[in-house]
Amino acid sequence: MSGDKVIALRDVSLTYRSGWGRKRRQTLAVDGVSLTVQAGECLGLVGGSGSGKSTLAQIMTGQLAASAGEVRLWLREPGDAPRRAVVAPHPRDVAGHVGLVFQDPFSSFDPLWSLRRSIEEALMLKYGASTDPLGRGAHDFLGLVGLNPSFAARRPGGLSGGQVQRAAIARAIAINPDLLVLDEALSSLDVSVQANVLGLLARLRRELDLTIVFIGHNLAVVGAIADRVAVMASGQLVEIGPAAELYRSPRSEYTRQLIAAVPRLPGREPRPAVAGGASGC
Ligand SMILES: Nc1ncnc2c1ncn2[C@@H]1O[C@H](COP(=O)(O)OP(=O)(O)OP(=O)(O)O)[C@@H](O)[C@H]1O
Repeated sequence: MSGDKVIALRDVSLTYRSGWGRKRRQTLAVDGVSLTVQAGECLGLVGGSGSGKSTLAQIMTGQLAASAGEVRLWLREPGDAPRRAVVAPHPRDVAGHVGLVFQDPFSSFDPLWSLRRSIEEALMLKYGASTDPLGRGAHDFLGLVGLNPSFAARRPGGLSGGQVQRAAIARAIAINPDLLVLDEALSSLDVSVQANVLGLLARLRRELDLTIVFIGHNLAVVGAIADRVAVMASGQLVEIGPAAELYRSPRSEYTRQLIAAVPRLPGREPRPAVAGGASGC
């Protein structure tokens, strides 16, 4: 980790407003959250359904504007220029700087486009060319995520969920993102494929020095890759700390309950080992 900050949230809240007249509703989805993410860090974000994780991710990536508080991102500039601070980021500020991977890999691709075209589209948007400044194109990024480069010609429909999720990761890292946000990216995959993709992410993180926000509801999966884990409940940050410490001695009752809910085998730690290799899945 370089020690540079990539994101700082200060007392951030977001209220959704929906409906009209007597059916008008307000939901305080994120309630006074403060946290920072350092360059090269992987921050895990866990919490039950509806705890505000996805909303917080959308605030961090400029897709939703906070109702209160301050959101600050530090984005890399070309060459050796110092990072540029952006307050209350707008999607146009983060375009080409933030890679996003969502739960359903198929919905994030155009079903009619080949993987090559989808990855080249991302490269064109960032660099105005179908390769990055190092000359790497779609084949190279597919290779980096352990997919045979011949997959470039294929459409997502003919691939498994795990393969398409790898392709989504390839597209996200092709732009050399300042921040990679994975929102429940493993949740739709079966357990052995999850372990493979987790191993892939751990490897890419080391090789590419990625800064990651990894969102999930399974504390075991999140704890297997995250340096620090933030626990959310009812829109609030109930606890944040180094992953191992949070497992050993959780401070909040809610975190204790989340840990207790992690399935474990007799005599085994609940924290799964990250799978090393990354073959096709
Ligand atoms: N577009 C929206 N309009 C109104 N309320 C919303 C909207 N999106 C989310 N919410 C509400 O905001 C709260 C937080 O939702 P959010 O999706 O951020 O939680 P989450 O922790 O990501 O949940 P999950 O794990 O189920 O995806 C929930 O009460 C949800 O119903």
